[in-house]
Amino acid sequence: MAGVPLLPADVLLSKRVQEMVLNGEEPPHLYVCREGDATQEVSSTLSSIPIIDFSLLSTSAPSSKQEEVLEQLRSALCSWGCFQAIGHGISSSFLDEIRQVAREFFLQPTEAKKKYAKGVTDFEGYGADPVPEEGQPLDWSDRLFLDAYPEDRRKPKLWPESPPSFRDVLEEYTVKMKKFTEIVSKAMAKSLSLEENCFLNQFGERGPLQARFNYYSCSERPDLVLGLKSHADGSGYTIILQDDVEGLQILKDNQWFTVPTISDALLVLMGDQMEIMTNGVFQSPVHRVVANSERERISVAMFYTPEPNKEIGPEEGLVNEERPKLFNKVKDYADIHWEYYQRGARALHVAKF
Ligand SMILES: O=C(O)CCC(=O)C(=O)O
Ligand SMILES: [Fe+2]
Repeated sequence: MAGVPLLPADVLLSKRVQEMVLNGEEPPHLYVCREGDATQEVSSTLSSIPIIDFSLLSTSAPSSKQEEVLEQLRSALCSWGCFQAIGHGISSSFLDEIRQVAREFFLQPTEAKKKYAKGVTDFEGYGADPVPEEGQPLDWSDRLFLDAYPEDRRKPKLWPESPPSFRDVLEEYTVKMKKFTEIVSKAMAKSLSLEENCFLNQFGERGPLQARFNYYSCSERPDLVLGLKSHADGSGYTIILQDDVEGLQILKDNQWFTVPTISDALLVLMGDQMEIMTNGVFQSPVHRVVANSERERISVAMFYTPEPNKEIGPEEGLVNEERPKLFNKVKDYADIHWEYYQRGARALHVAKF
């Protein structure tokens, strides 16, 4: 476009996507990343992300049923690297509350949100991801990123005071997520016939939980931008709460599959570190968020990561003649992952044996 200056990424990132949309601005050049691939086929009918009912894993369920569900879990994580958890014991009214405080936070005037604003190179706070390497596209979304567990890692100044219940709701969600990670980590271990605490021991008791509230504004050009560029997570695993607007897609067998919205479900998605700990048995799937021209979308991602400075590696029980060791031990993998992510690349090869 003649006359429109091509602003550098750090200048663009100091401005919120939500504001650009409210002002009716076209996506600036660095957000444009899709010309050509927008017609890539998206499958949602042939097969779909597996749904796992955790209530059937409770000790009161018949053991044959528990075995059956563990097998479904193992199979889901081997082929998809993710599943939708239902029957997890977190009430739908509470899930609505966390969605609601997230929505209320983002719908406040810019001035109110600026109190929690991050600099363009910071991680935590309200804004966008730190400035990526030159040539990398920017995401058509805004976010609020907060350390949530352990408590002594929190930066209270960045925890919104409005809406007034935000802090209490996030605090309660964190407690529930901590319990949920214990249940999921044990179930995953059992599904692989491993000692049930093996993954929890690798994460460590102080394995961090980090909350990322994502706000995907509408875009008049969903064919040009992505809400979140395609990537695999650097976490151990990530628990995603969606609202009722679709947008998240998982890459499987070179096809994108849209994750259906199920109001009570939590999507559990393997990050690279679970792929390492399972010696490649569970997949860390590539995923992305497409933009929507009609409705904005909100999601809350909780990243669960091993303790800083703690070495993790393939479980010995998953290394044998048929499946030789694929990965070395690594520590602080999330940092290595981040460096590659900023260049638009995957980092898993760095951990290869
Ligand atoms: O918004 C979503 O549904 C996915 C978010 C995600 O993949 C991430 O934050 O890493
Ligand atoms: Fe992700």
